[in-house]
Amino acid sequence: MDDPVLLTGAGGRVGQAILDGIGEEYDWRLLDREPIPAAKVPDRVTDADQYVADITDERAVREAMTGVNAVVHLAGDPRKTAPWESVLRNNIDGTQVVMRAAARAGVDRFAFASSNHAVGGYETDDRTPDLYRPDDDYRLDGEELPRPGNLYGVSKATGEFLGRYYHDETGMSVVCVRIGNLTKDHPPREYERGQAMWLSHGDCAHLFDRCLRADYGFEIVYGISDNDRKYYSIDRAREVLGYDPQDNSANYTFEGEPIAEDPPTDEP
Ligand SMILES: NC(=O)C1=CN([C@@H]2O[C@H](COP(=O)(O)OP(=O)(O)OC[C@H]3O[C@@H](n4cnc5c(N)ncnc54)[C@H](O)[C@@H]3O)[C@@H](O)[C@H]2O)C=CC1
Ligand SMILES: O=C1O[C@H](COP(=O)(O)O)[C@@H](O)[C@H](O)[C@H]1O
Repeated sequence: MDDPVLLTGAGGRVGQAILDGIGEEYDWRLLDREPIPAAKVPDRVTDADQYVADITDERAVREAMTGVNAVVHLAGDPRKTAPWESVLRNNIDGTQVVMRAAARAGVDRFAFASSNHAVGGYETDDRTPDLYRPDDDYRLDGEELPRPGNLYGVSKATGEFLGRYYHDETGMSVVCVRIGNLTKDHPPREYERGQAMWLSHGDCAHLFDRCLRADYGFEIVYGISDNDRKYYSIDRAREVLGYDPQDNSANYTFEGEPIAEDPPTDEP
């Protein structure tokens, strides 16, 4: 892809997982309100392609958006305990600024980092903890209404509605990825819920790569690895985006250690 891809929140955990995996495959334009240390910036990204700006700064976002063909929008407050003032500013207002600028600039594809917390309210007392276990067949598939479990989740559901609106108004392709629990090198340790929604770094980079290449209109998909434990379906991500995850929390112990594969044997 030749046209630049704007990555907001590039210095954070998800941004770094994406750049570690596909940092050499796109002409990135990186935006974060904090300067990104040089070691975290792909070699081919020049200083001119790095923007230190707040996403609520309309002028700065418009400037960063010039000539951009696709956006991966991650910047925001990721805390599930974040107060309303913060999610209102960083997650709702900021997302509206970025989406509007993208729509006005004629961006083709827009991937929005939504969250499992947009649907946390489905984890009711009568469903949990069975929901987190491999033999439970309850699935959310992205067709259900949002049911946030906290104000952070409300802000992510609102970002999805903004995506729906800008898609309908302008035709910009928008995919909202309800990211599970991104953890590097191993699933979250001793945490059933986290292991059911683990997203490995490799699968994260691959998923956003597919968001930048696939053809879609408006989509809500779940961003988790191919875990045996799961209550989010990844069928839609597979069908529409061509997502083909390689990791599974079942390949690790509950404590997060890799389970050794049986060595090959000549015995019949
Ligand atoms: N890490 C995870 O497992 C999950 C993350 N997400 C979402 O993915 C996105 C990225 O999350 P993480 O990388 O984990 O968070 P992070 O806190 O590591 O990274 C967020 C980045 O955005 C920047 N940022 C925050 N507010 C900004 C603003 N107003 N203007 C410009 N830059 C701003 C921060 O400086 C930071 O570098 C967030 O929107 C979060 O809600 C969703 C579900 C799970
Ligand atoms: O949206 C997010 O979700 C993940 C997983 O949630 P948790 O309740 O299992 O911790 C969280 O780690 C991340 O910080 C947040 O942005």
